[in-house]
Amino acid sequence: MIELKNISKTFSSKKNKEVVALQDVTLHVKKGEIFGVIGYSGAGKSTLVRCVNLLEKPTSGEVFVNGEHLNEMSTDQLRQARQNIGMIFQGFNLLKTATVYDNIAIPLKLTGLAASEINERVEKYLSIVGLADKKNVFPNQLSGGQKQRVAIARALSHEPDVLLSDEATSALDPETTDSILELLLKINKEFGITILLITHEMHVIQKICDRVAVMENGEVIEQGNVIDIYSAPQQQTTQRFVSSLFPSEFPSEIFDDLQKQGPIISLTFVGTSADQPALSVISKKFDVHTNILSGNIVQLKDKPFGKLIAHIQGPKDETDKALAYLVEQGVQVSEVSNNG
Ligand SMILES: Nc1ncnc2c1ncn2[C@@H]1O[C@H](COP(=O)(O)OP(=O)(O)OP(=O)(O)O)[C@@H](O)[C@H]1O
Repeated sequence: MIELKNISKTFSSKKNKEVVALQDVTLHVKKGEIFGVIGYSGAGKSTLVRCVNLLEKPTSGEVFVNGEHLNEMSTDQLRQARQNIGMIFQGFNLLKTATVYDNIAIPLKLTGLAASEINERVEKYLSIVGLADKKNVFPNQLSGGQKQRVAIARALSHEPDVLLSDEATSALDPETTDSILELLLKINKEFGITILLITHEMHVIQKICDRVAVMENGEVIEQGNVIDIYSAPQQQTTQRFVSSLFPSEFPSEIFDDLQKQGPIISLTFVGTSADQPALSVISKKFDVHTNILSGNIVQLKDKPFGKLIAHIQGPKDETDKALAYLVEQGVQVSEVSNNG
């Protein structure tokens, strides 16, 4: 649905030196999926998402949306193609002097739709985002979450195939963030809209994304299914993002002491294995004692995912058998060799 091929973007101005914001980024977002791009500040996320609808023109590389090659379009063709690509922003971008109704109706008027169709769409999409009763109020009478709902209704009113989200929940408190993420999930499921979102929060990725790309210094350093990236992050930056959810650092003295008495292991649980009492079972089945050092279970989009750091104490042949048993039960086990 969205194909970015070898996209690079360099900002240059006479006063400042050149900034390379994107370097050879290739991404393929499939029809109907929710794809997240995560990275720290300055990684190039905003530039990337703005290249999808050519709000930012790449220095090189090609952009395809729904099979159409956007770089080769005339201004008119591009305006038309953008109708199919909705976008929501961290700052909502609502017209302060227009009512909620007009915030949605005015852009529709510009597309030449008949008044009756405009009215129908405004009512329909305001009701979908749960704000049917707010159509006559002004944006400054709304909460942040409600403003973002209006922005979502405005984007949906053009009935796009694709929705781009530029840090849409970053200005919202955790509860409001969750309600907006649930709304995005509903839109994706009910209308089949493909969503590309950028964020610096793992929570956003784990709650609604199917796949994720991690960006650093303008490059995509890792991408894959959310569950795979969470289970086995390859790059240091990805590991930092994942370990923010699963803290696993201990004072080195304690760590060294424990290691003398048996292995310290990291157990990764995916899906149903996340709710099995695996450690208590091995304590009963084998001559080992287990001690959980840290752990967390998070809910990914459609399955639970957990990570425990545990110490297994006992004779070597028993700890070996216990670890083999855990693997048999579908638990990913790896020995932790030093802190983390
Ligand atoms: N219009 C611009 N002119 C010059 N440099 C720019 C411009 N827009 C972005 N940059 C630079 O490009 C790099 C990537 O910026 P970008 O905003 O895409 O990153 P980001 O990952 O979205 O960061 P943040 O989360 O802080 O918004 C940064 O070094 C930024 O300063």
